[in-house]
Amino acid sequence: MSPFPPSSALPSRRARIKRWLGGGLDTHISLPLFAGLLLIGLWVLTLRVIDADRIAAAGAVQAATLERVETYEAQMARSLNGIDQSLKVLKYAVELKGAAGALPALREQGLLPPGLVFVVAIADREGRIVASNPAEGAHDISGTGYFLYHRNNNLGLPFVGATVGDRVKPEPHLHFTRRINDAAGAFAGVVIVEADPSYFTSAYERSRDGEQGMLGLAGLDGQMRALRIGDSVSWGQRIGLGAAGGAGLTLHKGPDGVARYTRVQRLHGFPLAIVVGLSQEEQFAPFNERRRTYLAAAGVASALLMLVVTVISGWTWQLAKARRRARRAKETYAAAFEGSLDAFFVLRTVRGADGGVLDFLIEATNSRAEGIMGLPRAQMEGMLLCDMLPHYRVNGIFDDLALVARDGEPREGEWQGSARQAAGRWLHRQVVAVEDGVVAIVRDISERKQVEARIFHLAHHDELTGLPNRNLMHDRIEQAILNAARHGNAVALAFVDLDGFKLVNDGLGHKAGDELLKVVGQRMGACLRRNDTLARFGGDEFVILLPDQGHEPQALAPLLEKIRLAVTEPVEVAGQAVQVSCSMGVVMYPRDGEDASALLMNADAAMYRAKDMGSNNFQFYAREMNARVEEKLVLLDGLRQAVQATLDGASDNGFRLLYQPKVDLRTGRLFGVEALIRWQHPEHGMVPPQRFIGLAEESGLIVEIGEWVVREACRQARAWVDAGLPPVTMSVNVSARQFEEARLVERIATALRDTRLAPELLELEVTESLIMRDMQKSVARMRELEAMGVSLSIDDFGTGYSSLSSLKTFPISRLKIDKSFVSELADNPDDQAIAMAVISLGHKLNLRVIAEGVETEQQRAFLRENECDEMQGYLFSRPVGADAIVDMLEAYALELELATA
Ligand SMILES: Nc1nc2c(ncn2[C@@H]2O[C@@H]3COP(=O)(O)O[C@H]4[C@@H](O)[C@H](n5cnc6c(=O)[nH]c(N)nc65)O[C@@H]4COP(=O)(O)O[C@H]3[C@H]2O)c(=O)[nH]1
Repeated sequence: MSPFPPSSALPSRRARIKRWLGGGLDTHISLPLFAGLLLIGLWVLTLRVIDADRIAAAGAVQAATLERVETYEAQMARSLNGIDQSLKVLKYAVELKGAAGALPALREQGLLPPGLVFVVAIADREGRIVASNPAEGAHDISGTGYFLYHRNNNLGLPFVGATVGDRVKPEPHLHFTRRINDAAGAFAGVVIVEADPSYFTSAYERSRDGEQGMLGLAGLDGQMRALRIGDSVSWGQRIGLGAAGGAGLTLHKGPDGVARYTRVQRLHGFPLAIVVGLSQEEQFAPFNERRRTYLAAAGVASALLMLVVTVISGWTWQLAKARRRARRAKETYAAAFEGSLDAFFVLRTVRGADGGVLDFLIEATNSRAEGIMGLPRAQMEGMLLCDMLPHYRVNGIFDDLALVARDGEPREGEWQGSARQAAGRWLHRQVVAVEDGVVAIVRDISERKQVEARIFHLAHHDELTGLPNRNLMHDRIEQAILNAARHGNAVALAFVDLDGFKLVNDGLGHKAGDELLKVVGQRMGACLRRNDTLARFGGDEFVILLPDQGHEPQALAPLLEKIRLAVTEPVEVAGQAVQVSCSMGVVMYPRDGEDASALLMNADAAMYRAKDMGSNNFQFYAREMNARVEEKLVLLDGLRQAVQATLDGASDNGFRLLYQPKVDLRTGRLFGVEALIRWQHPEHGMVPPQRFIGLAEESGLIVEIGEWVVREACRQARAWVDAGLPPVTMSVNVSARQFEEARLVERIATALRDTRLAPELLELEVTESLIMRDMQKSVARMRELEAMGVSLSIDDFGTGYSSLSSLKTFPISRLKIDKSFVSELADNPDDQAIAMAVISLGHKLNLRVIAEGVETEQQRAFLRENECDEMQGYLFSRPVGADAIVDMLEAYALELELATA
């Protein structure tokens, strides 16, 4: 069976409510409910049975009491009638024979009651006992209640006295008496039958009255004559005959505190009543016993029922829980199945007679599968896979599925779809085995593939030009080396660096620089074959890989020349035609290196050689070229030492300043000098700045060197002022790194303050390209310097790309025509045009214009004719030491004096 439910298995709201209601019918809920009802029924029944039993028990008590009363009454009636009979017989005998003869006569006739039980006595009218049986001593009873009663009443009724114990007879006894009348009917005495009270309670039967039963004889005066409770007999208690009277059965607490069902019955013919009481506890004992049994039975039944129900409910609850978990899991799977971004195909294996997999039946799919396949789900479900996608039999996917169905091991793979919607898209499949089939989870990974391809491209290509980058080039070189080694060929590698790129980049901005790089890249690429590689290594560095070459380097010359010329073609960027060239260093494998790193390093060295040779050419690598790198390191080390030595004031090593005069072209007046640095090297003598300024700039040492130059120049200018010489402007060159250094303004202010030089006598020379690197920042800095009173001039004007509009915003006072335009001024009309344009431009902007590198009279004449303001050059003076300037200024001062004299 499919582990995934069809989409219809997703629960709707109604279904959920129905399920919730249906949950009430679950055994673990309904069974306890039913059991609860059963328990209620059981207990109602039990209580009803108990109640009925209790009523029956009460009835039985009533019947038992009645029966006891009747029995007792009959017994008492018999006993009392017997006593009364004896009284009557005695009375007649006394009345016939007199008190003395009565007893003997009766004894004779056997009419005397037994002496053991009764005492029979006769009292005369004075209350003296005159005869008795058994014989008792004569004693007076005239004060007794019964004697007084009979003396005063002649009703013909017997009298029953209270039970007493007296002086004559301390044992309890009671008297039954009758009046004796004489012949005239007057009172003549009393006949007495005296009885033991226990005689009247001897009817007590333990088997019927119980241990706590009560049997008693009470006078109508409410006083007990005899009362037996259990084994004890007592008398004298008072009993409310009114309350207990009548024939009704009442529940009373006896004198011993025991509750009894009590019945009182008056005796006919005697002023007596009998009292019968049966203990409630004893009478209800059997009922209570049965009730306990009922309750115990119901309790046990309830407990058993609850136990059974608990066990069954617990068990069914566990089952329901498991079912619920399974259902939730199924719903979760269904939701995941349907909502998944992956396409699911639940496939049932279709097997042949031999058990081999013939095909797969599509059992279930989800909406994503519809999207990928471009078929409605209803159509797909029930189809055979290979009917739907016959090419799966040949592209290996069917085999893959069959393997999973056979081995049960999951498999995954990627492939490019070729059918329907999926055509051309990259898909990933994960196939897992399920009972009787497999599930294929298919994901569209086209976007991931694109991203991967993009990342791969980015990782291996230069973003700007789209050319391979250093990484890819490295691989290609290694590949080319392997091929060449196998086939005995050579590989050529050219390191290309653009000449003048920096000028364009700094002067026209990075965008222009980027544009230039792209165009140059395309041009170089156009010169190459398909299997050659052109890569950009960053900045203006390119590398060309030429595999499958012969071993003769010179054979490459035509191609290299072609590349060189292609690069030199002018390029239109930022609305301006610019021209760059390139310097190339070329190496050959295996001649110049064994691996990519060695080849690249040597090609770099050869490229530097080409630069040294004046740029715009190519050089084949020669072993000596590496010496240049070492030379550079040595130079850098020496430069560091020179900086230290200069600051320490050492005389054999360090920097010196020479000063080249600047003169007014019209008057010939020496108005300023330019400070030019020299390195007094302990071994190489005087080293010109061209040799070390670049390296100082590269290494950052220029900041310290520049600071020293400014301080030294200011110090010198102030010394001349202090010497009383005519004031001259001191010009100092400021390089790019120095200009951009955050503390430049502060350093210059400190130098001026420390040397006490007037700021107006200091001029800083900056190049056009330096300003253009970050024009806004440069202008802001120039304004700070201007605010301090320091003036600024633009050096090498004409070699950069500053526009007229930007030039207007620079706070400068002077333009310097570069000496490259001056050198051929006499013969080159282009240079003449440039010089004239610069002069006119400068004047339009109210700037002074100075020409540098003036060596000949013709140049001076041309400049003067074209109204150039100032000049500097060997024609007037080479850069010289401070003393020579002093001489010049003194001579000039003398000349001036003579002229004015
Ligand atoms: N052929 C010829 N050359 C002439 C003539 N008149 C002057 N020169 C040379 O032209 C260069 C003028 O200086 P620059 O253009 O600022 O070019 C300077 C300047 O860019 C740089 N430099 C010199 N001193 C310093 C310095 O203190 N700091 C910085 N940052 N750069 C400096 O080094 C460059 C070269 O300086 P130097 O070798 O002293 O070369 C100096 C000077 O000796 C002439 O009539 N004919």
